[in-house]
Order: sequence, then structure tokens, then C-alpha cells
Amino acid sequence: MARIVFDLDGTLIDSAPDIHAIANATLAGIGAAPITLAEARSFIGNGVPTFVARMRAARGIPDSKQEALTQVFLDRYDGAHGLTRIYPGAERALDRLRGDGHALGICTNKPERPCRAVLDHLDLARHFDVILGGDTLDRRKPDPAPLRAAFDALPHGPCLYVGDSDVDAETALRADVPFVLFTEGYRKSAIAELPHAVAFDDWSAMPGHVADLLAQGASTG
Ligand SMILES: O=C(O)COP(=O)(O)O
Ligand SMILES: [Mg+2]
Repeated sequence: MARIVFDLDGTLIDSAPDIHAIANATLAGIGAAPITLAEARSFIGNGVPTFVARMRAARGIPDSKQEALTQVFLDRYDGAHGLTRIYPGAERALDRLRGDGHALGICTNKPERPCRAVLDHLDLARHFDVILGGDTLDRRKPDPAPLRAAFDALPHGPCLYVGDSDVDAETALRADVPFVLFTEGYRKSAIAELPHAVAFDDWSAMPGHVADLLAQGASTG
């Protein structure tokens, strides 16, 4: 039985529309022009402070506004799940993986409170034995510490990390665990440029890939 840890935004859920909406509400609060959904998607992956810094840079907003904008953004984040959708097939895949006896966890750069709020809203929290957000520890991905902490909280077994982004690929590499890449999320690089043990674009095929990987022994205990 394996320990399988998942990224959240762009991996299990398409949350960019909600993040886009709170970004634009935050910008509107200071009379700044909105960003596009494509821009919002491209700013996701390194946590809220980096998202806000990228958003400011895109609209020429000075560094002096970083802290205040981050606070406004965070204040809106807990309730930001009305536009978020689970990727087709992802919930069945989680059911199947749990049915196969694997222990599941979350390691995301989304702050822990909005992470737990959206998982509760979508009734996904019950699948996970450990949840680490971007602010749970004092370091976030691509630092491997949160991913290692997630694996440490699960019963011993081979480890896999499932994510969608360049940040996730780097985190897995630095934590020395095989990376399973979901190709339909918010990655910036080409698939071939991201180190991965296996890539998939359809969640219904994902548990089969996991079974194959584990059978090959391409995982660490
Ligand atoms: O909040 C972010 O920037 C990204 O979140 P993720 O780690 O779940 O992709
Ligand atoms: Mg992601």
C-alpha cells in the first residue's frame, strides 16, 4: 500500500475562476484594472504572496501595496469556491485509490484555511489523512519540507506525488519521490521539460498508472 499525496489547484480542482474573481475584486478595491483568467492561471502555483506580487507586476502596482493587497486577497479566499470544479473523474479516482488501500494526503501552496474550506465544500476532505497548506509550515513548495511532512504523517509505504505544475515537479525531485504529472492544469513548461515518472490527462486512467508504477517498483519507501 502506498502513500499518495496530491497537489490541489490545477490537479484535483479547477479553482482558477474563483482565484481570478478574488484577484479582480482585490484590484477593483484600489481602482486598478482587472487581470484575465489566463493571467490568473499563470500566476497560480507558488502561493498567495507570489500570486499577489505577479498580479501587481502585471498592473504596475508598487511593492508598497503588497501587504495590504495580500490581506484583502486572503480575507476573500475562504469563501472563494462557487466557481471551482473537481476535474472530471478525479473523485472516482480518489475512491478507487482508497479502495485499493492507499493512504492519501494533500500538499498544496493554497493557504490551509481556504484549502480546507474548498475541500469541505466539494465533500473531498474525507479522502485525505493529512492536509498541508502553503502556510502550514514556515516553508512552502518547491521547498520539499511540506511534502516530506505529508508523507511522514501517513503510514509507511512507497511514496508518490501527484501535481500539475513546474513547482510540483521540482518539489518531488527535491523530496526524491516519483512525480505523477496531470497535464491539464496550470503548468508553464512543456511536459517533456518536467521530470516525471508518468503523465496523464484523464483522471479515469490515473489509478491504473499508479498500479503500474507501483508494480514496477518505481517508488521509494
Ligand atoms: O496557491 C497556489 O499558488 C497554488 O496552489 P497548488 O499548490 O494547489 O497548485
Ligand atoms: Mg497546482
